[in-house]
Amino acid sequence: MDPHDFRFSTQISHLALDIGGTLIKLVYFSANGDHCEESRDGSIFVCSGCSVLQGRLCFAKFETRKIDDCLEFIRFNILQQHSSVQHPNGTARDKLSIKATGGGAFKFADLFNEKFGILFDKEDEMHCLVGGANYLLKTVPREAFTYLDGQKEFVQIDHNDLYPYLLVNIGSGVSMIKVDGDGKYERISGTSLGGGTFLGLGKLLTKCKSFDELLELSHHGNNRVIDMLVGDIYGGTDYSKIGLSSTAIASSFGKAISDGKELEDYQPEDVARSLLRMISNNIGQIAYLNALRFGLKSIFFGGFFIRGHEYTMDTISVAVHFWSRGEAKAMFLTHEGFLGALGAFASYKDQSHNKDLKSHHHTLQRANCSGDNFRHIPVTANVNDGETIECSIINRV
Ligand SMILES: Nc1ncnc2c1ncn2[C@@H]1O[C@H](COP(=O)(O)OP(=O)(O)O)[C@@H](O)[C@H]1O
Ligand SMILES: CC(C)(COP(=O)(O)O)[C@@H](O)C(=O)NCCC(=O)O
Repeated sequence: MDPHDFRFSTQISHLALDIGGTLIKLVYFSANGDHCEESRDGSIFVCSGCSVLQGRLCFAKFETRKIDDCLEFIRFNILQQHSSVQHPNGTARDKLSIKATGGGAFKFADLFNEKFGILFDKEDEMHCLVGGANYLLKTVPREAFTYLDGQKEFVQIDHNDLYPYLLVNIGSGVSMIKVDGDGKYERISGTSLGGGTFLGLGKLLTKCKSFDELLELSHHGNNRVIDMLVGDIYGGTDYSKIGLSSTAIASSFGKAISDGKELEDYQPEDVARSLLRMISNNIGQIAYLNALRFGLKSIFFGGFFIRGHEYTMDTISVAVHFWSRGEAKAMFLTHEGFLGALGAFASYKDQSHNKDLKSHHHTLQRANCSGDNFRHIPVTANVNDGETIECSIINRV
């Protein structure tokens, strides 16, 4: 097969990549093979001569440092599949264009061109994050939720009262974006203390090898062993005059100053817990301060740092609740890590004007496959890393 002549069938017709500092996220459209002239539920306006391609958005992720696994996944599961399946009506196949965003869209553009003869159609990262968040909030039911005191509650999004909101994307670093509408946004802040900091420091301090291992460790730890609490300073009592309870953290990792202990004397679980709390708390606080700056009541948190982890979400929620005195709400997204990739995907619509993306509803399938599992298995497109989203693509002719 000529690597410079990749083509695709109707099975997987669109692919978007978000190549970040730590992870590569993929979103691709897998058609069911059903074409219809009008939508099932009438929710899509279909013009004459249009056809609706039914299918699902599928998700996968890989570590950026293992980009070869991602390339193999694309070769086995997307490109090879495309080239081996005949278009049902025998017409010429279209050439695959890949939407790409994130820093890696620049850094790895040559690699993709050399390997596959594919030129990235590059999209701006902030634009994609906003596009992805707006797409999810406006079209996917049960996407946003709050998490406080162990209670997850889905949020009903009022389309007329969505904007403005603050989008906090916690990837390797953190971006904070004020969103005023479709394509209307401003990056108002950021911090370099993000998911990369948690993972990097965590690896150094606990010797654990992966994010999942670090997260699992943190689950079993007790941050009070290392964090200096208000009570440690105030002889066990609250500092009620300024609203600090004795159990509030006065200084993250502060006990290590005077404990006379070496790193080895601490349990890695406790270190991981303190670290997770420190990063989450700090982001929650900075997010709230930025929401305050612009009078924003809704704060949506995305990015793969969150990973649906209860303690992370709880800590962020408590920070937002504490600092806003209950005025602002932290909300999370089911497809948290795929905002950029989804936004890049949605930009097919922005540019071509002959394809439109609408989601009917999302399925509840969750297949737990990481890039590592895919490596030598030519899987079909119904294996996903996140929840699939059932959707249609309208082809206007
Ligand atoms: N499987 C994983 N491997 C590495 N980091 C992970 C993983 N899952 C979650 N993370 C966390 O998510 C962060 C990356 O989030 P992401 O939104 O993908 O950002 P980026 O676009 O910078 O790669 C990591 O820094 C880490 O804290
Ligand atoms: C540079 C980035 C936009 C890259 O995005 P990422 O790969 O971290 O998702 C992000 O890391 C960031 O916003 N860092 C914070 C930089 C700052 O505002 O201090």
